[in-house]
Amino acid sequence: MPAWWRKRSSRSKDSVSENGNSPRNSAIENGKKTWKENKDNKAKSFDEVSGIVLRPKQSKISPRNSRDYAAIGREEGGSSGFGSASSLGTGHPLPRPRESSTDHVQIHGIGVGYGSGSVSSVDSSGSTDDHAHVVFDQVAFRGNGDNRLSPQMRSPGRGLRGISTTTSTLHPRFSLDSPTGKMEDGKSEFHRLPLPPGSPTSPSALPMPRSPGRAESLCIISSKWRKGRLLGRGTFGHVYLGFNCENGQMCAIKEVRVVSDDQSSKECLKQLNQEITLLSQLSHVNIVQYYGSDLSEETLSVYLEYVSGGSIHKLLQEYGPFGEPVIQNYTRQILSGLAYLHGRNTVHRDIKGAKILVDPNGEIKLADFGMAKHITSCYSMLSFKGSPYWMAPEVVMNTNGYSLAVDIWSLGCTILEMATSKPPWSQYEGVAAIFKIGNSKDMPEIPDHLSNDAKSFIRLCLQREPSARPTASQLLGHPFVRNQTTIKATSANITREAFPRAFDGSRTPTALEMQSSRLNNFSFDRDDASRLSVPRTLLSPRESASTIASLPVSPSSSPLRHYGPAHKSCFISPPPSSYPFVGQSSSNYGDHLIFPLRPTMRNTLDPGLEIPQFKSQVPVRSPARTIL
Ligand SMILES: Nc1ncnc2c1ncn2[C@@H]1O[C@H](COP(=O)(O)OP(=O)(O)OP(=O)(O)O)[C@@H](O)[C@H]1O
Repeated sequence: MPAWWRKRSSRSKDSVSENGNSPRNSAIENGKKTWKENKDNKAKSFDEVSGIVLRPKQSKISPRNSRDYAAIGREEGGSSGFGSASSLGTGHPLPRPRESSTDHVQIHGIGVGYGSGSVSSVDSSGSTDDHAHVVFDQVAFRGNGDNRLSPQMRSPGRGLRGISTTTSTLHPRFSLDSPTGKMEDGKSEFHRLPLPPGSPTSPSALPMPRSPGRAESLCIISSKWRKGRLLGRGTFGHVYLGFNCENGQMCAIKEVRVVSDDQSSKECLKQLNQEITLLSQLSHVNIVQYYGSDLSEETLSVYLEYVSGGSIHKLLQEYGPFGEPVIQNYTRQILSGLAYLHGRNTVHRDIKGAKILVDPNGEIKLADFGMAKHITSCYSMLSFKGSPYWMAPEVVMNTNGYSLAVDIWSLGCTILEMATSKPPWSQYEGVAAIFKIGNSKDMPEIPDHLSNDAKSFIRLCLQREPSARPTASQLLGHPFVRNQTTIKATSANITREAFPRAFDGSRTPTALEMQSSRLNNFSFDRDDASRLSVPRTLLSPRESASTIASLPVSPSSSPLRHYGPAHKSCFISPPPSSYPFVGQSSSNYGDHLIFPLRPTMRNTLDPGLEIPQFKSQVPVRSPARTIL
């Protein structure tokens, strides 16, 4: 049992007794009673640690109470602030520990009630404070990772234990009551434990029984997965092949140890939590499908679609640079995934060959959303994340925040990677590369053998001014990736993919969405990328935002006023392992200076301090607010 867990668990116990007269309601009281009865129960307060969102199945909190607590939640942390997913009202889907199966708790996602904001975030400071919002039957509470729990936080943690009747090792958004895969509020999809898509016994094919035994049956399903061979190692853990001994299906199991009571463990959980939150909301053919997650005493397992072909990076290492038709094909699919992602105001932030998987049919799957982040409506992101060689200048400089356009830059870099087997700027050492990206007007070299269309496409992506870069949807109309005969259908489909709610008939698309979808059809000039700039009158939401971002704002309204350099984080992904570090060989796609601590590399750096020479040479721009 993790030491921190025990600590938190006992503190939680104390805190409940302190709140015996909590105004919560009878449900809480019932919960306390049950807690006493079950005090030997070893269930851990994972919710308090990682910000899991709990929603008792049968608690009866009056609407009045709900409103009150929601207000508290909003006041205390409803806007969880910078770097959170609060705008989406999404919660933390980390599952409860497997051992909590004796716990009578039903876990749901946050946001079902008041959408009070994110539960935790990998905040810009890299701080380990978890800002936990707990939804208790539409009641939002806030706690934090340092255990200074508010009264609102204490009670539900205890009360929940005795309240409801089912236990799930499933993803918390999973609703055992809904055979349709929707939450009861009809808003959120749940995520059953991993069954591969298309499986005859997959949740989509088989409505779950609504009998009292369904939780057990799900556990049985879960236990059918056997961990197989190691597929690869990432920053936070290992990825194994999963085999379903019942139906022969496979999945990828990303396994992370959560045993130690240390900073990196918490950080790791937060990062994974972020990845899970995002993944659980996504469903697209070009994005690795999330199946579910499972928390045991020592490990968190995330079940994902298995993509057997490996990453683009790996293919490049094995087979060398791709021919242009392959690059075109892959690029179109990456764009399709990005258009979908960006349509949800989510930026991947780490697009590069190592994060893009390929299945045996050549189908592309964007993977690893540990770096991805929703962009809140008010703030652009100021944190400093990504892989340096694929980083957009605005990310490197980190002056005004950045937005979806960073993925477009990284896509341009990835195309160069596919064409040459090397990342752009690879002739420079890490810091020098960052200097080149952030503080020069230089462009990476574009191989001569590429077609004019390819060159034009790459130049469009690699425009230093983010607002000048076309959106993913727009780029799908570029001749380099456009299928001339199916352009019309493609464009319409892409628009639907990017704005599914806008085009599924459930609501009328907004003017901005329609404007954006019209932009999908704007024509590209084949010959001159510089003439392809998007007319200002046809700005998509992102471009509009960028325009706003370019306007100086007063310091008092600047996010930087609240999130100064100390709050910027600098989580730089290392280059793939096959890109040697400086000093290891003549190739130097990495640099110890900028990849100091990995896998425990969660290093909070102020890019301004880290690379001060850049700052002094860059025109000082007023901090601005990006509104998307
Ligand atoms: N869904 C999957 N299907 C097949 N293999 C996978 C899948 N996900 C990951 N892998 C393999 O496992 C390896 C590790 O993946 P993981 O996402 O943990 O780390 P990463 O992509 O190397 O990035 P990071 O270190 O930043 O987390 C990948 O390089 C890939 O080879």
